[in-house]
Amino acid sequence: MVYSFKEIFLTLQGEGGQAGRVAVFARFAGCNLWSGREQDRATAACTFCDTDFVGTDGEGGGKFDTPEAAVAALDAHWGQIDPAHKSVVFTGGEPLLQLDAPLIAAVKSAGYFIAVESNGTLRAPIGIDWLCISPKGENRLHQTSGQELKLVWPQDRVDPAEFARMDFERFYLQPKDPLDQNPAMRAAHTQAVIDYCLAHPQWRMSVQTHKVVGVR
Ligand SMILES: C[S@@+](CC[C@H](N)C(=O)[O-])C[C@H]1O[C@@H](n2cnc3c(N)ncnc32)[C@H](O)[C@@H]1O
Ligand SMILES: Nc1nc2[nH]cc(C(=O)O)c2c(=O)[nH]1
Ligand code: SF4
Ligand SMILES: [Mg+2]
Repeated sequence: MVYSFKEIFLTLQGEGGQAGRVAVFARFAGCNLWSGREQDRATAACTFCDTDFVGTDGEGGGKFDTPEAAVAALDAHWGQIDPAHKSVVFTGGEPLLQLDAPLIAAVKSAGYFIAVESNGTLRAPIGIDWLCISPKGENRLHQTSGQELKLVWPQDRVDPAEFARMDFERFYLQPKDPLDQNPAMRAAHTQAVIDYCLAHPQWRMSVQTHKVVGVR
């Protein structure tokens, strides 16, 4: 397997139950719900993506022929910080198109806590320490267990109650960041999440804190 990464960078996890934690972010290229081209967005299976995951030309991106080569790239970004806290977030694009058992084994033996951000349409391999599933519209979930379910909200034709009995430790609603950055729309989405969480205490609010404070 050749692993294709759009970008690799060190930052603080901005979202969900691990927010605030330092991690190497490894963003795989490609997704099964959108080509990543703006001209395809309106007809895609996922229409509100805030991320460029096309190609391998981002900072730290590239193609890695072996799990060991990919781990070396992660280690280069972790650098000299305390190896006892090594942590990686595999995201994308859709990481479960490429994240396989050999890569998980190599990353684990290098000492990493492994987190994954996935749309849930593909089954996850075993060995992930923190699996975040973020359902997209009416696309059927094939992965219905993990550490957190993080639903971007509001979404057309999606009711959080559909997910509330699945096998996750935490349930989050995250305000949908409007693509046009419209402040009134952003405020409305944020208020919708607040209102839902106030009335449904199983659900917690996830704010994209990296966007608030201006880190990647
Ligand atoms: C870019 S996705 C990549 C991982 C995977 N494909 C997925 O969708 O979960 C990373 C996270 O950003 C969230 N996200 C994407 N676009 C967003 C937006 N406009 N507002 C808020 N969250 C968004 C996704 O739901 C997911 O939790
Ligand atoms: N800081 C930071 N936290 C994140 N959590 C999930 C992200 C993603 O794009 O998957 C993300 C991201 O892009 N940056
Ligand atoms: S599934 Fe994830 S990466 Fe793919 S288009 Fe949607 S938000 Fe973006
Ligand atoms: Mg992001």
